[in-house]
Amino acid sequence: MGNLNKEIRDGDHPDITEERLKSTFDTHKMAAQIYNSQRAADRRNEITSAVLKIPELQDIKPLPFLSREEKVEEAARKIGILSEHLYDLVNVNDGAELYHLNNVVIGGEGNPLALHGVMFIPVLQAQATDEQKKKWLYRAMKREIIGTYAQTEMGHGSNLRKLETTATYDKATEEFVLNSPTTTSMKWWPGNLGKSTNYAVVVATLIINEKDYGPHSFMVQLRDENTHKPLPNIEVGDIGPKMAYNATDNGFLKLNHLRIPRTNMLMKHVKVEKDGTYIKPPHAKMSYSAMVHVRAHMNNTMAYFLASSLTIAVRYSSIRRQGHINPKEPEVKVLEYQTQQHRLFPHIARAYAFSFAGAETVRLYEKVKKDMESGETELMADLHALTSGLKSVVTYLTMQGIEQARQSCGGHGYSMASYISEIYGIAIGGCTYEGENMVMLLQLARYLMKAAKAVKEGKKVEGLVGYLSAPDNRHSLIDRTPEKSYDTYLKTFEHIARQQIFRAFDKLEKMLTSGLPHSEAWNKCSVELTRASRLHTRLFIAQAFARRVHDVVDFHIKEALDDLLHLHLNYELLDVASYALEDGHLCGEQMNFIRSELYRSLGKIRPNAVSYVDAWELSDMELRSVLGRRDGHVYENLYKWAQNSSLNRTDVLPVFEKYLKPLMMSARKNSKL
Ligand SMILES: CCC/C=C/C(=O)SCCNC(=O)CCNC(=O)[C@H](O)C(C)(C)COP(=O)([O-])OP(=O)([O-])OC[C@H]1O[C@@H](n2cnc3c(N)ncnc32)[C@H](O)[C@@H]1OP(=O)([O-])[O-]
Ligand SMILES: Cc1cc2nc3c(=O)[nH]c(=O)nc-3n(C[C@H](O)[C@H](O)[C@H](O)COP(=O)(O)OP(=O)(O)OC[C@H]3O[C@@H](n4cnc5c(N)ncnc54)[C@H](O)[C@@H]3O)c2cc1C
Repeated sequence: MGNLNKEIRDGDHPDITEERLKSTFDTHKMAAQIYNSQRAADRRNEITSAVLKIPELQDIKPLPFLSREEKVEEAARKIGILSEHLYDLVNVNDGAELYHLNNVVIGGEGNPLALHGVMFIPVLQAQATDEQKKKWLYRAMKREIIGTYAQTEMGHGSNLRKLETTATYDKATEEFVLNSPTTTSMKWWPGNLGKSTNYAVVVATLIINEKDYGPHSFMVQLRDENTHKPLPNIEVGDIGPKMAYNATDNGFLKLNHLRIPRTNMLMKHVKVEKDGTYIKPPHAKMSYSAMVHVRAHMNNTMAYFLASSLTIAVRYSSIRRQGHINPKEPEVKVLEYQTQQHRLFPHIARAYAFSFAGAETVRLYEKVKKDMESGETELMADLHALTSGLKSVVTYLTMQGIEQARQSCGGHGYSMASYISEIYGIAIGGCTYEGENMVMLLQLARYLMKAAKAVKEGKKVEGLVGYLSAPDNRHSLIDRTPEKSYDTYLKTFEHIARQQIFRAFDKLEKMLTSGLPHSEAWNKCSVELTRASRLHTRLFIAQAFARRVHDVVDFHIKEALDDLLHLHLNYELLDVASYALEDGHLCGEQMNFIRSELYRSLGKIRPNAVSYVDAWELSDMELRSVLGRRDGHVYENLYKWAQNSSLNRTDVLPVFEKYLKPLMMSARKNSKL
């Protein structure tokens, strides 16, 4: 039998090989759990190997040494080369393969086609009529045109009903007049809008006969297809550098009474007839489908960002030696410190949990998408609630995990050689885009409050909120959990979420009964409401993790996942335990039990730590991190990496003659006086 950890190679750093030899499970079989099938895990590795054979697809130099212009150019260069090889490298109809190819070749900092694939094509698929698809979708898929999704404005992103860009129907000419009447009405933020795209789906407030029908989607050609010059009545450009994601040209757009044909409104579900008659969609929020599409996939992207930073941190922690546990023995790997394990391992468990919750979410999304094609909208509210909660909780916890990974690498974590700060910058955009986190938690809270009301009225609720009408134990039985049975843990999470949901509900009801208008009462309860949403979502994540472990057949994989799940449940429960202590559901003794289980878990995870991150099978090319190198040879490569610094091109910089020398000379002169 070969090595269980598939990353072992001759010549690797002995400290990292020692870790890999301890693996109790086959890392490639674990990859099949993470990527949802053995075939998908195989394909990832095949794609990476194929890419490595194409010299033009390699980074010209480490990305942190490129200027913004160079980053934009480098991403575009690779997109060009990729298009020559695309059909050989991936199945272009497989989103996961395309995503992986992008991560390996280009990375997370963006590219000219980022929004084209993530939102422009999905919005056309969901909202364009067959005729419109013929006109734009097929051209977009062949990349004859490049598009984006332009919704957010300088003044409004969260509150879509107040978008200032208007699309006023002119019955006489059968056209819409698109207009940005104010500075704040300019589209501001859409990815690739600035310089790359020549088309956009623009979301604007529809006005017919002076009546406001709310946000609707319109296809707008922005630039000439040959010269790429902006068309008349259109001002468009880049919004400038950002915290990260700087290979992407997030842009602005001002439309000056631009006329487009009536048939440029996306009309699969909603219609404006020639005479201006408005025909409602089967569900008022069908036009929000592009956002739901991205939210549904964000768990997996966040899991990927988190796993990338943890791969870097855990590998590095296995070769970094500093300090002693036993003074008579050599310096230890920093991974031996309990604090280091506590800092990293719970986030490894979260990355797995997000991936499993992500798989369930994508399944529900695919079902709803199919239903919507035939006008069936029953599950849209469930999907909206689930994705709103998950996108908020998962992005926030990912942000925490990446920052812990960075700090766990000490000083070198702060260097761009770790690449963790870039991953952090890219990932935390997710706390804001596709719905600011608080705003989305409050969307889920609406759904939870409706469910709580139904339960209070004696009705039975089912599905994601079914636990609200299920029987509850006054006291947790957590310390009486048989080994590998997590029901009592999940029941405790249910109790905590249920209590908080009803606490928020009762507070809201009390304020409403006292005569406060709903919106004011809602605002005064909103911190409690967001807490309820978070707890409900964290329960779902824990349940999804437990469901996956339950379904795994392979004994060794199940055992390894079981250890992670055990850690997850104890860590997460400690994080939210104050809610259960408040009403005596948990007692001090049980808290001690949870803590001791957590520490026991850290010890159990320790021998497999490197294998858990290796199982994500992230190649050196996609990690772009000196600290996270598969072979563990960090130090000599850190030195090589620094040679890329343009400051090292000469021994003496011009600033010496210009500023430093005069400064020192004058200081010396003064001290002689
Ligand atoms: C790579 C990165 C790329 C990034 C791209 C971007 O960022 S692109 C830009 C991303 N930008 C953003 O993400 C902007 C974030 N903002 C928004 O999405 C919306 O403004 C909103 C959802 C916050 C409110 O919308 P609103 O004022 O129209 O609605 P309301 O609050 O009055 O609720 C009325 C009812 O509608 C329901 N409902 C709502 N949505 C959905 C849905 N999708 N499905 C089903 N249902 C939905 C809701 O639950 C409620 O039901 P209830 O309780 O009455 O039964
Ligand atoms: C990297 C990145 C990429 C993006 N890409 C795109 C894109 O491709 N296309 C596009 O159209 N847009 C894009 N956006 C814009 C993004 O979708 C919006 O910025 C986002 O939806 C948040 O809206 P906002 O900026 O108006 O925030 P605001 O709503 O102004 O939020 C500011 C604060 O107000 C609070 N707040 C607002 N409303 C409420 C409320 N009702 N209750 C309680 N608190 C509230 C928020 O919680 C937040 O704390 C992108 C943004 C980023 C950062």
